[in-house]
Amino acid sequence: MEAYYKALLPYKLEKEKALPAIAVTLAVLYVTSKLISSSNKKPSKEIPMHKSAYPYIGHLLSLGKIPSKTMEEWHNELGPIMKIKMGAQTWISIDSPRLAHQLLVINGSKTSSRPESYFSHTYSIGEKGMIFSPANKNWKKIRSAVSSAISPSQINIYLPSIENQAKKLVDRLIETTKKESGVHPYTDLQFFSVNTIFAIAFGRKFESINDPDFKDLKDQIEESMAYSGIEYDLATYLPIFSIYDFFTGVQAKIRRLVEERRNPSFQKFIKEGLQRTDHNLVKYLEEGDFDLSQDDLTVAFNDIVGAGTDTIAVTLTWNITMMVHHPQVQLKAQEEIDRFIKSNDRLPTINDKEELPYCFSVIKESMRYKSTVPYGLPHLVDKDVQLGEYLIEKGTVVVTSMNNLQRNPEFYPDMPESFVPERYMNNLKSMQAAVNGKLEERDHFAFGWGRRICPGISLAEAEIFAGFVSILSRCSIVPTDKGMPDINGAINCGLTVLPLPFKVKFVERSNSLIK
Ligand code: HEM
Repeated sequence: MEAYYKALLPYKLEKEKALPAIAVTLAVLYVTSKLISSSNKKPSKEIPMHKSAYPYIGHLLSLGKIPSKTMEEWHNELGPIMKIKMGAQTWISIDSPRLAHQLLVINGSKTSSRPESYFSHTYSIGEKGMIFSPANKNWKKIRSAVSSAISPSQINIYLPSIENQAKKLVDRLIETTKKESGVHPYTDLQFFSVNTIFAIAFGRKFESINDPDFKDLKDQIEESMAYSGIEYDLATYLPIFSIYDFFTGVQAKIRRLVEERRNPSFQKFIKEGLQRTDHNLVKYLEEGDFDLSQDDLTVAFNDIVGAGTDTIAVTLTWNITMMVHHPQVQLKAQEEIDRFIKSNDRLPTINDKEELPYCFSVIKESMRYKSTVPYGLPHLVDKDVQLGEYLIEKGTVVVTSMNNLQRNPEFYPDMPESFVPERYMNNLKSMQAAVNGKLEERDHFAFGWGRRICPGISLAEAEIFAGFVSILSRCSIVPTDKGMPDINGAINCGLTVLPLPFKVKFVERSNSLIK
């Protein structure tokens, strides 16, 4: 043993001599690197943060029942950019169109990932996850296939089917109004949007709102929307909850939803779609040059149905509440629709929007005035970005406060707090063209930003237009004797917000030109 120590001694002494030298070198390197990094980085201003943060959990408890609403209030206090501590994650929220454009569009190459969440990862099939998921290495490929499948030229093929579903929607709304004292239209609108997407995607439809398969799918979609919201995803923000959640809570529910219900349902719908003889999106994607595996197809259709049904139903629900509050707007829209029917002997489609500037403006204004997805979908910053005087660090999650953005007085100078459809009479571009144009030419921000902008815009526009003109061509929407829908409150549904429960009447017009 002694010999052993003796043998080591020279090295030990060598090491002892070397230690101060290493320490000095490290100190010099540290100071130099600090100097270099501080000379590279512009001095950055502290992003303001609301005072209601608690240690460890941050703002999670302060965001309240409707986080998007609380964020709007904090912005009014703190300005256009603010930091939110979501437990272990740092978020920033933006309510200025210019700042959001600069960060998410101009710097889109650094800000277009999605943050991790337990729900998006559980979408995983094999090694992949949904388009939203950071785990999905194929997101660009799947997104490009989905965008091609629901491009305007594809949608033209499906316009008669959309119109047919819209007609059935109005039949149901009128029938229920006759039987009951009023209708809450949301479930009918979900049925409309689900059947529209299912006809397009798989060439199939559900027979009635009471069809057990429809009810199960509706539950799945609503659960998915809820799990995508903040309050269901505590383990993502507070890792300490992971074990508890794994055995008892949300993670178990999410796993059951995805593995036992959603994936098997979608695999069945895809198989059925492939066996049909008529054109549908499954066949378009399978037969086209998209190089999608069966797993990719399941992810793509999960997303099309998940992102493209409730959003439409919620948007039309808000639109209906606005129409009840503005009977003179309804009347003007009805006159425009009637004029079109008189000269064309048919209902207009989205391709006729130039001849219905007022109706198209009402649709845009309703989407501006009431946000469907009020803080958008979170983006993840994967490289530091200097945003004016602020440094947005890698790893930050970015959300946008849509209601505030869409009432920004610089962009909406004419009474931004009021419902004024006329503001759009000079911006009748399709919503797809408006998002692709300059920032100043955007109509609203409801479809998000940059490389992750909603790929379903043209389909959304066609469906909302069909629903709107079909309803107003045959009905007037009026309040029940219980009064007007409350348009100031809202129910948080995770990613979307709905108006508080209400009932209205869809009264058949005696002068309707549609028989
Ligand atoms: C009024 C209706 C709709 C609204 C308000 C809406 C809104 C949005 C928003 C805000 C995003 C996130 C954008 C971003 O990250 O910046 C998004 C993403 C998405 N939307 Fe829509 N959407 C609607 C309809 C649709 C429809 C009809 C479809 C398809 C059939 C669809 C499919 C998708 C998909 C797949 C994504 C994810 C894109 C990605 O992560 O790359 N959406 N939508």
